[in-house]
Amino acid sequence: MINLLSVTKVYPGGTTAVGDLTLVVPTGQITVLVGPSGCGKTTTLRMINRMIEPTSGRIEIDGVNTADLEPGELRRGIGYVIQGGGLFPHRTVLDNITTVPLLLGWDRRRAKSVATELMERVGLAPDLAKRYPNELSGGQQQRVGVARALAADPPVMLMDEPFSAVDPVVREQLQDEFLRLQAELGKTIVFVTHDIDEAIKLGDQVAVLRVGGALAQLAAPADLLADPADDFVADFLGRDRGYRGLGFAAAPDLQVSPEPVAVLGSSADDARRLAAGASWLLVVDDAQAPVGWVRPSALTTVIGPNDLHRGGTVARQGGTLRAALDAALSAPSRRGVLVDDDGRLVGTVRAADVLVEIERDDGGRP
Ligand SMILES: Nc1ncnc2c1ncn2[C@@H]1O[C@H](COP(=O)(O)OP(=O)(O)OP(=O)(O)O)[C@@H](O)[C@H]1O
Repeated sequence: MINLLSVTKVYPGGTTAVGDLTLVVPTGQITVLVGPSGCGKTTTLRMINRMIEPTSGRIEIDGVNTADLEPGELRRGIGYVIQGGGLFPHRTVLDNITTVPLLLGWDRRRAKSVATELMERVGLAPDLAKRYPNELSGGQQQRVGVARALAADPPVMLMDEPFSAVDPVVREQLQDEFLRLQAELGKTIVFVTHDIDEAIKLGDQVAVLRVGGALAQLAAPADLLADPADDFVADFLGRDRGYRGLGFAAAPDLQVSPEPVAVLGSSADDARRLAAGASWLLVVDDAQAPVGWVRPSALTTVIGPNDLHRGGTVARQGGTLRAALDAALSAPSRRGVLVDDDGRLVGTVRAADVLVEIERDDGGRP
């Protein structure tokens, strides 16, 4: 557990970057610091590993005052990841990852074997080991940055906008993989972002800061969306809070209806017969995985890939109310497709059935 106790940082020149911040970062969880530009997120993060010294207040890690530790010793237990990876440009990927283990005196063979294993864990192909950072994509550089921070297996990780330098698609992949990795590793993580959606997706708890580095609200993402502490937090969270909150509401009891399907490649006549007059028919592949909807009346010969309307999203059975509602709203038939964990069709749900569940579930809130 990391404890920030009345921590303040006033820079020379008089800017109060962080003001009297008290915050508990629980062990094994992701705490996200989020807030507008200049609200002291980076300053707070760097005070934890003493790259910046607080003006007043105290930071403890597992009850030990960090001011009593030698900074080098403190940092050996703390991985640090920054935007773009912050890699050494003249060292190969492998040498970047093994930097800290070698500094710690590990023998080369052990450092190399840990680095190779970590590359696989963060999704880097082994043949990238010999490349230099400028020979990698932004997403790959970021992965190397994460692997390097994890190399000495530190219990604490500080991450400063680690996924901000990549495009939205890669960013989402990195976020998903990061969550998967954290489920295995259970590090104590402080994660800085200015992106509230990223904060809500990644945080076990989210600390919203105001300019001046004061804590506006500390809450789990669902609670933040449901009950912002004040106008500042509500504005910062932005629109669609109710809808986004459904992303945290499980949908176990949805009324699922059986859905007639045609297999890709079926004849137009079969499709029309199966549809029994309905204007849209769901198409699955040989493994019963949904591939899209067709209008049976518009088919000429057999159902081919070009006949498919692919606009509908697919929700996992037992997933969230948000995913189920989105599946219903995005399907041209208005019947939302549900699949099992293997991607096979389970049935469909209507938006009205999702709404019944939403109204039944008051979220336990007063
Ligand atoms: N070395 C410094 N000297 C003086 N002022 C500084 C210094 N570093 C940061 N500041 C100021 O402290 C405040 C907080 O900066 P900090 O970088 O911690 O904010 P941030 O929330 O991480 O911002 P951003 O999201 O824009 O990166 C800002 O007003 C900034 O200008």
